[in-house]
Amino acid sequence: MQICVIPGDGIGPEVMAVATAALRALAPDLTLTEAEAGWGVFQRTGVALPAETLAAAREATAILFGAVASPSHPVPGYRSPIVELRRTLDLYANIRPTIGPGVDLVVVRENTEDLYSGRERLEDDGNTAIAERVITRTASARIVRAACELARTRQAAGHPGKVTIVHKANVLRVSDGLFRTVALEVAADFPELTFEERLVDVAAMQLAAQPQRFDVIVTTNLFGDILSDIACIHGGGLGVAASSNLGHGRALFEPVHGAAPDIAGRGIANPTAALNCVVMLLEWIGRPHAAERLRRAMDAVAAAGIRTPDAGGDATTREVADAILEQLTTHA
Ligand SMILES: NC(=O)C1=CN([C@@H]2O[C@H](COP(=O)(O)OP(=O)(O)OC[C@H]3O[C@@H](n4cnc5c(N)ncnc54)[C@H](O)[C@@H]3O)[C@@H](O)[C@H]2O)C=CC1
Ligand SMILES: O=C(O)CCCC(=O)C(=O)O
Repeated sequence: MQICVIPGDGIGPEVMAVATAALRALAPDLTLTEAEAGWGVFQRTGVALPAETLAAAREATAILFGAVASPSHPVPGYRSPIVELRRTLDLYANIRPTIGPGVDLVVVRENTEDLYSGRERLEDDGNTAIAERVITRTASARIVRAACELARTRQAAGHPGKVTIVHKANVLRVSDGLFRTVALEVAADFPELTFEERLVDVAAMQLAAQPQRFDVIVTTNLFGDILSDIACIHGGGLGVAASSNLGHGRALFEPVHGAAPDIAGRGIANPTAALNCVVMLLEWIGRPHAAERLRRAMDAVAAAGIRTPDAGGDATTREVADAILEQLTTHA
């Protein structure tokens, strides 16, 4: 089985080095191939997502993605490679779980459209910027269905079976109006679940203040991007949060965090989010025992106080990685 590893920029390669070492230790039979994407390769070659990378991603059963450092200003020819990968491979369901004290929730984020469709332009001699927000019935229905199926699976494991549909249909009456209508239609197919609606602003407030109210949240792309960063506060922060991007028998696993230019190159990035991606990947390829071994190793190392600064410790990425790898070799 082939796994495509895309380290990317900034701390991406730092945390992916730890993730691949753990994956090699836990599943030595897997074939890991490495591919480039991001700002670094764009600066060298003028292409942010090279054709070879896309081909390697297509060939692989699963993809591990680090992070890329996309600029915050328009650069001709540059498009975010992660947004491109999600769309091109039709990885339509972005699953972002948070587990913390009293909190166990999942943000299910639509991953292929909304304001991430790349339809932006300048008009009026550059004085008016327009971004098109695309919401389709098909994409809305499949993401809500994915959220409901997840809520049902979680319900069987003792969770409340509650889906919160988050939108802003009171203002975005046409686009989020369609998302809401379709969501309520799909909800009717899941009588065993309970549903509630929240406008995104109040959802953000409640997610910050009362995260234990939520089980599964389903929403559009940009809202999901923002809400999942809020949610991850309750699970140890960006250094910990991992996500899966699922679609059509293929999956891409990535930390929720970005390239973290403020700490890149200092050797203090928290590899936990990347390692949680490995846990998710192992579970997804049907190796729960290996996933559990990694989870236990990470818990033991954190409990021993070997943590990076963002998690309240003073260890380096390398020290955390070495301690986890040692746990893996001593506890089969
Ligand atoms: N999926 C991706 O590839 C993503 C890429 N980005 C890109 O990353 C760049 C930086 O974006 P930011 O807004 O700064 O978000 P960021 O997630 O890279 O960093 C936000 C803050 O969290 C900290 N942080 C993040 N991950 C950490 C880790 N593993 N260990 C310790 N501290 C960590 C950073 O040091 C920073 O203070 C931008 O170019 C952005 O476009 C941002 C989010 C996702
Ligand atoms: O920086 C980039 O290229 C994309 C960052 C987008 C993002 O945060 C997400 O969609 O999860």
